[in-house]
Amino acid sequence: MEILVFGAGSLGSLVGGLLARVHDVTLVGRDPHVSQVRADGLSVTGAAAARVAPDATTDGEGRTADLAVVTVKSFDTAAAAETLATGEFDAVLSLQNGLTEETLASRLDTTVLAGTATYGAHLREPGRVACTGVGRVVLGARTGGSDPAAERVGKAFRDAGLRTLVATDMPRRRWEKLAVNAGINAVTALARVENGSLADGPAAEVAHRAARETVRVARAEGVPLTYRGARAALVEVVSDTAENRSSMLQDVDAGRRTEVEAIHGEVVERADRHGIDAPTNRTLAGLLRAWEAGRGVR
Ligand SMILES: NC(=O)C1=CN([C@@H]2O[C@H](COP(=O)(O)OP(=O)(O)OC[C@H]3O[C@@H](n4cnc5c(N)ncnc54)[C@H](O)[C@@H]3O)[C@@H](O)[C@H]2O)C=CC1
Ligand SMILES: CC(C)(CO)C(=O)C(=O)O
Repeated sequence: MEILVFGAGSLGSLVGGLLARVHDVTLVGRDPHVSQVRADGLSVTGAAAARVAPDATTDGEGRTADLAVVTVKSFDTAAAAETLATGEFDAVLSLQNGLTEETLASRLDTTVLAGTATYGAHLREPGRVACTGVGRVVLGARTGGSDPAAERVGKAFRDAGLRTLVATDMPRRRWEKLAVNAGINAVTALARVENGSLADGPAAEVAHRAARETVRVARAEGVPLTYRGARAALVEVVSDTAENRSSMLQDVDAGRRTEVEAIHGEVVERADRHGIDAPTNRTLAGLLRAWEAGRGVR
């Protein structure tokens, strides 16, 4: 399969690197990473390993491929969609956190599949990405049900050795992932701890409260998510990615803008709309916004 990975940072480089073991992959990213991959290939180390030589470019305009996998940060989704719209793809799959598929679908004239990823990834240096936890990719039709495009993409991912499930209940799974991220991301970023620190203790309690609020909002949106299910997912991801510094902690470490709005901001906004209390997410969002404002990255 010809696959374009749009947003070759941590997750995009990991997924793109693993896919490049059997598929024809092009990474769209930024320098110096792109130049390094072009000069010397991409090395994937850690829990999954590969040494591959995908194409790499900083120019995503006018590309064609069977599939585009979107792995930019949520706040770059609209710009990514505009660039992707200049090309041609049979399907576009988001593996981002947050509910970004709507933004892609409203701007693209092709099948947009929903996806979630619980692999842990960290771009250690240009040309080298670490897999810090083998999780799972789950993908399927954005609004639920089955879709032949999802089956093709799922097979392509599995052929490349990625743990992948094709699901018919993506609306529920996207919300379950949002609950997991609401539990893990801000807590690890603010407490400066790896995901495994949320297995028990004071941070775990905050994480479970944030996830529980997200479940309440999901249910108000008509999504059949149970707290029991979300709790089990949170516990599983914490364990599978215990060594990982979450994507939000990586942003804080690097002094970069975070996805606070797409995760905790989204939960609070929708909670307000439904007249639901979401004090833990509100507090976490407020603290991260304050941190971003102090760093001048808001
Ligand atoms: N890192 C992780 O372990 C995981 C990340 N995620 C989600 O995946 C998404 C990506 O996260 P990360 O990989 O950590 O972020 P990242 O910041 O490492 O990677 C995003 C990359 O996209 C590039 N980019 C953005 N716009 C671009 C453009 N127009 N042209 C070329 N390159 C462009 C950026 O330069 C950056 O390198 C986020 O939504 C995150 O929440 C989900 C699961 C795990
Ligand atoms: C799966 C998890 C929690 C891995 O850290 C993630 O989605 C992230 O870091 O954003």
